[in-house]
This record gives sequence, C-alpha cells and structure tokens, in this order.
Amino acid sequence: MLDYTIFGESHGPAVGVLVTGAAPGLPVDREIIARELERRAPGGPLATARHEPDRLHILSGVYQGFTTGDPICLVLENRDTRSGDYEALRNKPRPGHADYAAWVRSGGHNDPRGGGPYSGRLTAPLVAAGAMVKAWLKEQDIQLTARVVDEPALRQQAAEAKAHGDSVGGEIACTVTGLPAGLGGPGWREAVESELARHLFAIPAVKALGFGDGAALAALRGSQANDALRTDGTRVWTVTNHNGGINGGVTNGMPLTFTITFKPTPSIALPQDTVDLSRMENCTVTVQGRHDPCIALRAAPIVEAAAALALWRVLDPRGGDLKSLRLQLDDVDRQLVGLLVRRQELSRDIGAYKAAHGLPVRDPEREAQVLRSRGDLAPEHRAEVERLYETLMALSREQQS
Ligand SMILES: Cc1cc2nc3c(=O)[nH]c(=O)nc-3n(C[C@H](O)[C@H](O)[C@H](O)COP(=O)(O)O)c2cc1C
Ligand SMILES: C=C(O[C@@H]1CC(C(=O)O)=C[C@@H](OP(=O)(O)O)[C@H]1O)C(=O)O
Repeated sequence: MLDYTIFGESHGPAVGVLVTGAAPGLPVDREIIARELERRAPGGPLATARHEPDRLHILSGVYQGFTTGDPICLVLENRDTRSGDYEALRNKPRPGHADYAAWVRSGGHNDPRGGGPYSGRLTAPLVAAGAMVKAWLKEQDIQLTARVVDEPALRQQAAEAKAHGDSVGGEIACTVTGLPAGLGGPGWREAVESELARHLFAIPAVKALGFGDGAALAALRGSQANDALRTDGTRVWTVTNHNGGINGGVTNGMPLTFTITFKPTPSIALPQDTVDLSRMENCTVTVQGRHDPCIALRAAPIVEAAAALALWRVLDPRGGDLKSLRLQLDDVDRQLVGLLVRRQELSRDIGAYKAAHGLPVRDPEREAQVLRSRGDLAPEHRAEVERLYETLMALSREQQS
C-alpha cells in the first residue's frame, strides 16, 4: 500500500517526502508538481513574506518520467530562512504553536527555528507528493477540488486582523468526484472517513473536519438529513448529499464532500502570556518575523494533496486499483444488461408485428445495414462492434421465431 514520510525542518537544509509502495509505470510530470507547488507558495500581502524557490529535486524512484516501483524521494531546499527571528523566542514557547509540546516531546532537544518539523513549510513536500497522486487519480477520472469558504469575506477579515497584529482562522470545502461506489468498509482501518481524517488532521493548524453537512447535521431532523435514493432502472443515486458520499465508511457513488477548519495562525504580533522555560517563570512574548495572517487562504492545494494521498491508499494501487476498475466495470455491466433486456423487449414487439403481417423473421438487408451503421458509431472498434451485433441479432432472431 502507498505510504509516505515527510521529513526535514523549516530552517534545516531541506524538506522532503519519501513515498513508498507506488506501483511501477505511473507517470510523474514535473510540470504538474511545479504548478501545485506554485499554488501552495505564499504570495501577496495576506501571506508570509518568506519566499522559497521550491525547485523540485527527484532523488529516486522515477526514471524517464515514470515510477520504477522503488521509493520515491522528493526534496525541496530551504533557502530563505531567517533563524534570527526565533532568537527572542528561545525558551518562550509561542501560545498556539507546537513549541512547548515539541520541547516536552524531545526532552528539550527540538529544533525551535521556524517551528522545526511542525512548520507549515512541511506542507510543500506534502503538496509535491499529492500532486503526483492527484494526476494518477485523474487518469481514473477521480477529481479533487478544494476551495476557501467565502473567500472574499475571509480576505477582508484577514486584512483587518493583520492590521491589528492578529490572525484569523477559516474553512476549506473539498469535493471529490468520480469515486466508484463500494470503496472502504465499516471498520476503523478501512472506513474512508477514518483514512481521510488521519491525513487531513496531520496538516498543521487543522482543528475540525466534517463530512457532508458535518457539524450542521446536529441541528437537522432525520427527515432533513437523510439522502433519498432514486434509480432510472440501471443506476442508483441520492437526491441530496447531506452524508457527503459516504455511508458506513463506504463510498456510495455520490461526490465525496468534506469541510475542514483551520485555526487562526498562532504567531501574532500582540503580546501574549507564556512561560520562560529556562527560569520556569510566567512572562509575555511578542512574536516578530514573517507569518501568515490566515492559513486557510493558502490551504486549498494542501487539503487536495492530503486527501489524494489518503484516497490512493483506499484504492490501494497494487491490488486495489484492480478493485476500483472492477467496481467501474460492474457499473457499466449493470447498464449493459439493462439495455440488453430493453433491446430484447423491442425485438419481441418487432417479431409480433412481422408475424401479424406475414413478414419473414430474417431480413438480410436490414441486418447488413445494422452492422454497417453500428460500426460507423465507433470506426476504430468496427470489428468488435460487428461481432457483438452478430450475437445480438442472433439472440433477436431466436426471440422472434
Ligand atoms: C500553509 C501553512 C502555513 C502556516 N503558517 C504559519 C505561520 O506563518 N505562522 C505560524 O505561527 N503558524 C503557521 N502555521 C501553523 C503552524 O504550523 C501550526 O499551528 C503549528 O504547527 C501547531 O500545530 P497545530 O496548530 O496543528 O496544533 C501554518 C500552517 C500551514 C498549514
Ligand atoms: C515557510 C512557510 O511558511 C512558514 C510557516 C510557519 C509556521 O510556523 O508554520 C512560519 C513561518 O516560517 P518562517 O518564520 O521561517 O518564515 C512561515 O513563513 C511556507 O509555507 O512555505
């Protein structure tokens, strides 16, 4: 199964990701990855002023544009670090950031520069790996689209907060289309919601996640929250999608939807209470340096990347993409069988007409015309289409005689 490990620190020489378990022969397009890195990169007045070139180094696992099946190592250098900004924060953990938790976890041996491995900088390699996987999903017609919820209003709030040395949170809504129904399972290891949550909660500053109508479902009645089912005789769908395309941990064929909440950026320019860990005394801290006044405004490509990696694991490329393809084939066959039944019914009616008017069952001229015209519908598959229609017409004659 696909797995990945993100490594590096914000002010170390580089950050990167090691992706294992990808099947051989999958395309890796540098331009696609570069575009996604550019989408994630900070820019404009409402983002950190740190600018990294984010030139992708592919150290292993890719040969002549395709995966080899061996571990894929993607690396991005850190060039624009200003570690001096963090001198004043030595021993003074920033409220809301991971400084104190990291200090405890490492017994005081954490790298505090720029938040070390807890920095949003680590989302750059996440996006690089995610871009690669998104392209593989797209080949299966699975598309992920994330957007900032109410972006114009959020931009205004972020600008106002920044002017006061403060920050704001925000939400990202994500929709995934093209997932076949039937993926996942009821247990915690296989539930699609569980898998997505593990990846999405690892994005720094994510504090809430809701599928479908999410937290708003608490205020609805069953009659409002249930998604009524419908069919046209072959396909099944739901009229609404309050459940976000998942029931019982299993995809139901509707778009998978979720909303994810980012908290306000912890590093703000206002004085805040903290503790001087070297003296074990209460004190205040005012954070200087370059910070995002609103993380959510930058988060859409990050959310897409994490969700893509999670979903590729659900599809499980080595055996699992066979499962996904088979589920799609099952769907096509359901439609084919429905159409065959309909065709036989029509042919039975034609048979009744022929009998009533003394016409022969076999009409060679009509059969030749059917073969020709059906072949014309897909000239590149003419031979297959003709073979199929020989059989269909034989079945039809059997029915009429
Ligand atoms: C894209 C991105 C950019 C971020 N930028 C900043 C930042 O400029 N300043 C900051 O203090 N935190 C920033 N963060 C948030 C911290 O990395 C995060 O709050 C911290 O690691 C603590 O983790 P937690 O909030 O998940 O508990 C950013 C996060 C992301 C995803
Ligand atoms: C580097 C990025 O964002 C950084 C995320 C971040 C944090 O604490 O998460 C703090 C800031 O780091 P620094 O103080 O080194 O400038 C941001 O600039 C990035 O998104 O590429």
